[in-house]
Amino acid sequence: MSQRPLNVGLIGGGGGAFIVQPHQRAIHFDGTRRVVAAALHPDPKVALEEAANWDYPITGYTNYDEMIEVESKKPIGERVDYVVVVTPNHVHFDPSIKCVRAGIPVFCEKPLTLNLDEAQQLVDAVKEAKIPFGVAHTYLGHWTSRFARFIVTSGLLGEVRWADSRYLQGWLAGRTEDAGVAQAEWRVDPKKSGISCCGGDIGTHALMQLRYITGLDVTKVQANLVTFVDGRLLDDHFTTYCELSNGGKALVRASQIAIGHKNDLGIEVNGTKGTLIWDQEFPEQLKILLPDQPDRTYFRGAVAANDGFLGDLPEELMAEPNIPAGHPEAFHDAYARLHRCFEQDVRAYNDGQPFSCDGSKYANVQDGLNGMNFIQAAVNSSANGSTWVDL
Ligand SMILES: NC(=O)C1=CN([C@@H]2O[C@H](COP(=O)(O)OP(=O)(O)OC[C@H]3O[C@@H](n4cnc5c(N)ncnc54)[C@H](OP(=O)(O)O)[C@@H]3O)[C@@H](O)[C@H]2O)C=CC1
Ligand SMILES: O=C1CO[C@H](CO)[C@@H](O)[C@@H]1O
Repeated sequence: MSQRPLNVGLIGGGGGAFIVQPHQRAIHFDGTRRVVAAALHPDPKVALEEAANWDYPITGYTNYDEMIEVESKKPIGERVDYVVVVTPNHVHFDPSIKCVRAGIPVFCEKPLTLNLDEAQQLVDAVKEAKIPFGVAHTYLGHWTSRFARFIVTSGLLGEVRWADSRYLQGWLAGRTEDAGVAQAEWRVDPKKSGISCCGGDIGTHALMQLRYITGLDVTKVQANLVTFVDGRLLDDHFTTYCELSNGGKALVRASQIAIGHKNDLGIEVNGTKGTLIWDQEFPEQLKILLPDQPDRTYFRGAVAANDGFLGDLPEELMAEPNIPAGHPEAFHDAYARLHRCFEQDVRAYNDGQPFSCDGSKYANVQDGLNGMNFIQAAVNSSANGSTWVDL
């Protein structure tokens, strides 16, 4: 039986903003969710104008306080079922905690907040409200990320000894912030970005990918944060050496000055029985290297159980909606998969049923806190001569 589409509200996203676009495409991807309302801009007049000129009809609000107040008073079915927070980092905490307290589920962009204290408050509020809360670590949404997680956590590579998780970009190698690029301006500003630029912006993705695929946590970190570009107050190059919860070791590293690298997020995991290699710029593939065997490349959509390396495959993984192999999936599909999974939890929440929000399908608020804890520990370590800092 078909169900009504869920109503989604946007916080942020006007005036040529970036990440709102992939989100709103992902929201509409399955026809089971739609954007109906938005507080698009900090300037109330612009917020209303932008909403009136949106590509399809939505209700515009002057600001998110008004949207939360009005929407939370409506009955379920008429109000927004969840909101997506796509503002810069310094405007994540306030709208998110207000939505949570008003009983509106939140799908928030990363990094979760500006600082650790805000992140902890958000975790406490979500626990108290017992409400779905997702964090937009986009790349968990690739089918191959799910597949990689199955391979590593089911022990097919043996015990994890070493992992190298990286996110390399080159777009801040010069003073991009002086060239009228809004996305660069706020990212290098500590008041809007937080205590780390590179680490917070993309190092948190590398950390999340490592934790998701291996199922392991970082327990200790030794970090070296560098600011290569003159005049910046925050790091643009971020390197950490980590201890993992199973005793293994890892590099979690990120750079915004690596000229030529676009969104080079990737991970290599070396276990006692084999190696896994995954790159988000080639998200249809996953490589497995085994001793004394030809290297294997698995392609999404063309993976078969019991092939001499894989055993039985989880039904849930194989049932995940996707298109036939060779019709490439990418960034938008990953975002859509996250929204699709979040939708399930929101529907259960609306019906007063249990929902999982357990981090197995999208990052949750606890993962967001973990990311903030990692960034704080890395900043502390780097400021103290790269000493070991416990998480
Ligand atoms: N998961 C992923 O893959 C990605 C995540 N991100 C994250 O998404 C967030 C947004 O990044 P990005 O899209 O690049 O940033 P943009 O600067 O492109 O967009 C942010 C928008 O939010 C608006 N805004 C600021 N304050 C408010 C407010 N109080 N109410 C309503 N709107 C407001 C901004 O307006 P104005 O410009 O006038 O301030 C701007 O239009 C960041 O947290 C970033 O880390 C970004 C890219 C990819
Ligand atoms: O999270 C992110 C991933 O993609 C972006 C680039 O397209 C980043 O810069 C961003 O903040």
